Amino acid sequence: MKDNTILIKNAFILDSNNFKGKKQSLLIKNDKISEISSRIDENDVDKIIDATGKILLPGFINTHTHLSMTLFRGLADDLSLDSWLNDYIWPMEANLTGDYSYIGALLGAIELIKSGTTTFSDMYFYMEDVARAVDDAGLRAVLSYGMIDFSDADKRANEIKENMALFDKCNGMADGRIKVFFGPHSPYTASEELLKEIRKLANEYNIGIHIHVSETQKEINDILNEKGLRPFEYLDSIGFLGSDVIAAHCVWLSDEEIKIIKKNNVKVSHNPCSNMKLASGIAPISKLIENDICVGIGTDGASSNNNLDLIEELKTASLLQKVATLNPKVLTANEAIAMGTIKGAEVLGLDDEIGSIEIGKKADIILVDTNQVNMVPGSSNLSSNIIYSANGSNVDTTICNGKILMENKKLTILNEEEIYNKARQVIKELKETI
Ligand SMILES: O=c1[nH]cnc2c1ncn2[C@@H]1O[C@H](CO)[C@@H](O)[C@H]1O
Ligand SMILES: [Zn+2]
Repeated sequence: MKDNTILIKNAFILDSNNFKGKKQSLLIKNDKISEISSRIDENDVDKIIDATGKILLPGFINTHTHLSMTLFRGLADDLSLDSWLNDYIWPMEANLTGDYSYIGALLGAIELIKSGTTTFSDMYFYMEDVARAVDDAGLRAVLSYGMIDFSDADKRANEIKENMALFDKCNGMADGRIKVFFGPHSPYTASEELLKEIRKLANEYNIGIHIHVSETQKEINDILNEKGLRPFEYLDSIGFLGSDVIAAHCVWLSDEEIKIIKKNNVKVSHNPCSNMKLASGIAPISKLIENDICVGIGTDGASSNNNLDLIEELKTASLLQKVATLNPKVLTANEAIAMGTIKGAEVLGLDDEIGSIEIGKKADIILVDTNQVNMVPGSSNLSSNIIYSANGSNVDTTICNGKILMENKKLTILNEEEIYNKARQVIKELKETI
């Protein structure tokens, strides 16, 4: 079969290897980046995109979200995590169905594509339906089933069965764009037995693990009361931690726990908007980076954020570290670009495939338009333009796995109107069930 080629002409290419942003052209052959140079032969290419005046970046990587929860946007605001989950979200989720989860994931997928995210790491329910949405939308994803057993042995067996079934069915699906992880929800909802069993299976089948850890002070106190240890001390003591663990949040960490994270090479997903909105606290991200711990960015679900705009999330992350440490030099725009791209890829164990603009890597690419008012006149520092001036709506082209998902702000695959209408209908039905 003939190769499918796309030439992106005259873009300012920005990634963690090249913050200066050289003006170059890039050739995509099928699903990969095949050439980067100042002149590429235009003959015989299937499509040419003129990227003059545009910044080309790797697609952003959202390391922690619950995509189907986009349905619950604006449903329960101004609450603590505890009340938000127990009084609003869990009762609503009790009536979720696969179709609802699918529609929510499609709605979230539209928002990801429009704001320049090409890969996301998800933990939720009805994950086969989420996988279907990922396949339809053309995105890349790491999917985990959120296992909660509350120490019930029957429930535990079922939850493990569910996540393993997801692995068997969906790992490698959508032309390899889907990878399946385990998703024990947290140390306060998953029992010690479940966590130990997951560690065993993760080793046996080489499956990564995605978990919420150390999000609120309440969690720290509850685990201290129950186990006599802080969450990371406890997880370390049962042999759960490893370089294959994505720990979402990591807000409340002692110095000892930072050493534990480092020792085990645990990957951290930082979710500043959710942590601020639920008043959970400020994660010590600049300290983690100083200690050479791998930190990616995440939005958490759209119900605790309330959007999925990673550019906005990266700006928030940067500003929050500056104000928390009273040091404007921490989490610079360059570090934020890395956090949103290559570090995110490392968090997901996908850094051989994505996260930078290099020949041989997957063609997960976005273009950001600089000819919009909030980008004019713009800095010579491209990272500054992206992190401090831009937001997701400046993204005008999104490509994943060599396939154009949005061009000149127009979606090419998903039908916006239809999905918006379905989402409105679904949330109406769900509200009627409680
Ligand atoms: O910030 C959070 N902390 C803890 N749980 C959360 C958060 N956001 C969403 N969920 C919940 O995690 C489960 C996913 O499997 C869902 O119940 C979702 O509502
Ligand atoms: Zn979460």
